[in-house]
Amino acid sequence: MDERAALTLIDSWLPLAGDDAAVLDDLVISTDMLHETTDFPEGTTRYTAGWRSVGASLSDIAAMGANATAAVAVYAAPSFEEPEIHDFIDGARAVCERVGAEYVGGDLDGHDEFTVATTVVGDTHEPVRRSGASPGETLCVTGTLGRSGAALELFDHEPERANDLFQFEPRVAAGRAIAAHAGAMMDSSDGLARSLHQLAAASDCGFDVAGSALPIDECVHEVATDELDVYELAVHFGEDFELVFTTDAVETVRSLSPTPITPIGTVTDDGVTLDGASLPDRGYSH
Ligand SMILES: Nc1ncnc2c1ncn2[C@@H]1O[C@H](COP(=O)(O)OP(=O)(O)OP(=O)(O)O)[C@@H](O)[C@H]1O
Ligand SMILES: Cc1ncc(C[n+]2csc(CCOP(=O)(O)O)c2C)c(N)n1
Ligand SMILES: [Mg+2]
Ligand SMILES: [Mg+2]
Ligand SMILES: [Mg+2]
Repeated sequence: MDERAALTLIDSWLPLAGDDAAVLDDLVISTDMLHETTDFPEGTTRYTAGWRSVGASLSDIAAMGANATAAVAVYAAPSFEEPEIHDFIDGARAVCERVGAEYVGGDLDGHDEFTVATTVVGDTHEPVRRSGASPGETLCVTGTLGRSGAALELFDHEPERANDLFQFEPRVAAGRAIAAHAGAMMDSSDGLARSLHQLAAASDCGFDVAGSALPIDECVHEVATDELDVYELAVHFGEDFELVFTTDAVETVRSLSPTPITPIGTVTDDGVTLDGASLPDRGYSH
């Protein structure tokens, strides 16, 4: 069974699962695990690893339109070296600070492969779920697409720049601004294409995306090749950690959000298309 099939099963077993984070009354909670071989390319600093792993969970809190309150992380490695743990905690604290949350603790574990598990809690009175999109709404995305895909290509030759690109900003403030005006929302951790298929399934709708409207990051054009084209990096690769949402108040959310918001298409009755042609459900899968 692949990851998606397993998630579909879990979704049918657990009434509170199935969204970016679970919501209980006003409490919002999410957890994630990242591994050296699948998540941290060679050259990723411990600072970036701390930032990115805690950031991934903060992004799931943002995707509910919630405030992020606190984060904890498990740091598992073959050995505990002072500079490495220090850098990791600095990165974890920095990403929390960026979104007004606090890094409050965690756990250490001995493990052959460097592995990080994170948990973040937040709060909201008005969670935005994946299931609330309606045909006719505008489809929007925060920030730019493709930074992580481009970064992965840069680790060999420009590791410092790749680390910078890998330190994304979780869109908590934008999510708060969007919350009151969104139909549905999620983060694009598995890429825009797969996110749209997930939103479409949860909301029983479709999407038509305008390719020319996509806010593709400048660095994507720099690293794209014939084999690894711009759409592959910006639409399918994943780990953008941008918010993908639907709204009928584009100008309002644009005026409220500290992060740029780009309308990229419309909510339709069914099917996910890019410039009218079917957009395959291809993205990252564990
Ligand atoms: N082992 C598990 N036990 C219970 N629920 C799970 C488990 N794994 C995943 N889920 C639930 O399935 C849903 C989808 O999980 P997934 O991690 O793919 O979402 P996500 O956090 O948006 O993705 P990403 O990890 O790429 O950010 C979530 O609601 C999650 O709580
Ligand atoms: C070494 C290395 N290889 C590949 C990738 C790309 N990658 C890893 S996980 C993921 C999607 C979201 O994962 P999750 O569902 O766990 O949040 C993507 C696009 C990487 N970062 N490092
Ligand atoms: Mg998510
Ligand atoms: Mg997650
Ligand atoms: Mg995922």
